[in-house]
Amino acid sequence: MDIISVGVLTVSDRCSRGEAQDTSGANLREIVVASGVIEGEVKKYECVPDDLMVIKDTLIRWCDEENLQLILTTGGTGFSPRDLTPEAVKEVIEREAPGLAICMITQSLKVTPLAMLSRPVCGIRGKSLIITLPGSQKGSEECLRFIAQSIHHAVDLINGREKHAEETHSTLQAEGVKSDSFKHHHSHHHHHGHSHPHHHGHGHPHHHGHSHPHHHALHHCQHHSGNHGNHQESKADVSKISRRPRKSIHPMISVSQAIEIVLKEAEKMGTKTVPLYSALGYVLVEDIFAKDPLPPFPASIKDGYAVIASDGAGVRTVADDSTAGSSPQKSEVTSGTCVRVNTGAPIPPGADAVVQVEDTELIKEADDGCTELEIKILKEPFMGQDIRPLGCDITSGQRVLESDTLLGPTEMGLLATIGVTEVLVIDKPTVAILSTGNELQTPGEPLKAGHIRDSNKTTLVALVQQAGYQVFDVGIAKDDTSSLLTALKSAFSRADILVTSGGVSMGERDILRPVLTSDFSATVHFAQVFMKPGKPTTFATCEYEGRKKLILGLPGNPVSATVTATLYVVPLCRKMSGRKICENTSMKVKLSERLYLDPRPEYHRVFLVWDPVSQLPFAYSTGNQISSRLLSMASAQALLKLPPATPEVKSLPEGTVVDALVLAM
Ligand SMILES: Nc1nc2c(c(=O)[nH]1)N[C@H]1C(S)=C(S)[C@@H](COP(=O)(O)OP(=O)(O)OC[C@H]3O[C@@H](n4cnc5c(N)ncnc54)[C@H](O)[C@@H]3O)O[C@H]1N2
Ligand code: MOO
Ligand SMILES: [Mg+2]
Repeated sequence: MDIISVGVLTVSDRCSRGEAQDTSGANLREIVVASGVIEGEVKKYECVPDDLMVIKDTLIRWCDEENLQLILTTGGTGFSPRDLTPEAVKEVIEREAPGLAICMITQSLKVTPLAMLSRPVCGIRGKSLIITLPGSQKGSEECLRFIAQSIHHAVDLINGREKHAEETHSTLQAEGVKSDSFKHHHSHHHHHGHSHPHHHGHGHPHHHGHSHPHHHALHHCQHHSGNHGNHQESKADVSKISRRPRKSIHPMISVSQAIEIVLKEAEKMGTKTVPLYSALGYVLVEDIFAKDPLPPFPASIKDGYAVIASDGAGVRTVADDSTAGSSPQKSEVTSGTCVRVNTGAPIPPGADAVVQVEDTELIKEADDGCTELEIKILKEPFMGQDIRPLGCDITSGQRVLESDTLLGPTEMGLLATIGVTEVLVIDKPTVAILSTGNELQTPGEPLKAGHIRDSNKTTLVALVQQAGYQVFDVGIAKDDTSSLLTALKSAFSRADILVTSGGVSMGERDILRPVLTSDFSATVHFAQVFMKPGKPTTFATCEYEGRKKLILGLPGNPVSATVTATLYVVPLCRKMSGRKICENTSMKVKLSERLYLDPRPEYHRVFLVWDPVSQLPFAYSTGNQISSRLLSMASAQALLKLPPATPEVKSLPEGTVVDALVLAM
């Protein structure tokens, strides 16, 4: 049996502030190592606050960089508002393992009914198993013991070690389900009150035919895939700092050239079938035809009376009523009679016009006022008046949506109305988002000297999600080649597109390009764009495990990252998902004040005010446009496309009409 690499993560505001002792985490560490509940080595042990982002980032790091095989969290699984560990774990795992959680809950319920109020989540990310244990020392140890016996088996399966798995499987089968049995030491050193229901009963000495003959064939596949040692060596040599080029070796290209290159490299994804409810934002790859007409019966357009038009104006007997949803075959309208109808209700047989209630008068009612007996039509009706004929909106067999159509809310409604519940579409690309920089911290951690909080990941994740694409948060990589290499591999194994921020300019720590080219033989298509902000924007492609990966290395400055994500990442996603229109919409706007021009074409952030007199909206600058100042992008509705300054034109006066990219309205 291999020693499992374990991480113990205590989630507690108080412990992380040093206001309380982390007895649970310390105990888990102790029992894992000392008492061999799990044959593991605790490689990581940290205490973090109840902060979704911090928990997530730590878990991602432990899975993707440290390659821990088992991560035990303790704390934050309850019902108080700050209990967020399960939510963090859910966002990080790729596959859920509900059996482990159910086991912990069922067994804990035998100890205390309070177990009902625990919300454990277990699951797998890459080759790591994550298990959330309760916060108390007693509870966390109990729960770990409940599931301890299956952990080695689980880790073997996750790592594709079929031989081990087979052996363990047999042992487990033979032992039967013993709620708190574990390899070496039973719970002799429990200091607490409850004793566990020990039911060592149901041994299964026979295997019930659960043999796995196919496992033999997989013998040679046992690779002990470097999962304990986790340092991955990059081939990139960035040590010769003094010899690095002092000017970019990449030519400076224009924004339109850059967009063209990105879109040219973007290949349409394959097709798949999606259910109607998740079809938003996909592009159809089939024509869709209606199988029945809408309305499926002649329907009233008004609330009124169905009549025979040739009866003209005058008194009618009210024979019946027809409300929306009632049977179309109800009662026939004969000469001199009418049927009260509602909007959307079937027109009764015999009627050929509807008279709205406003054009009628009551002549006679029943004594109780509940029934109309006679009414008078004030205006002579014409044939077909206020009736939607059968198939008026959609005819039977009509092509309702064409292949290549983007499915928005209305298109989805159309599918619903014709009863189509799944459609063939072009798949959407997935996007991994990575921040880089030794200076970066997750937002919830106390700020260390020389550090800043990572804002780019939050912005970029939201931006890509808002555009309708699935994202994978792959954490923060340090500015060293090995950390970056690990993060890039993790990203490539998950997503089609990788969006990074930072590390693409001229500093000796700007190492994205060397690692991409040395370790992944990536092609760098461009690395300098004539724009402000966003000059060092880098675009590369490579092949990873037989699939093409597209990498947008965005500059680290928060505004640069946000603007370039808007300009390049979103159109790239659109192109890959088969959309015809990929680029952002432009419009003309009028400057509300004089603006000074930059030597580079500038994407000046503005908000817009509609002027009822003028034909065009007025653009108001969001203030200081330095590319670190994220506030200049906040609430911006458009990006002005200002031309570069020339010796002749250094500014544009108030009232100048300029092109702008529409951000949001
Ligand atoms: N000698 C030169 N220096 C620089 C040039 C140049 O052409 N020659 N270009 C400048 C321009 S323009 C930009 S934009 C930046 C781009 O820098 P990098 O992409 O290499 O990014 P970093 O150096 O890693 O960081 C830049 C800046 O942004 C902050 N940052 C980074 N990541 C984040 C994040 N996730 N959240 C918040 N803030 C972040 C970082 O701390 C730096 O302040 O290079 C200029 N230099
Ligand atoms: O291009 Mo950088 O993005 O100016 O700040
Ligand atoms: Mg830099």
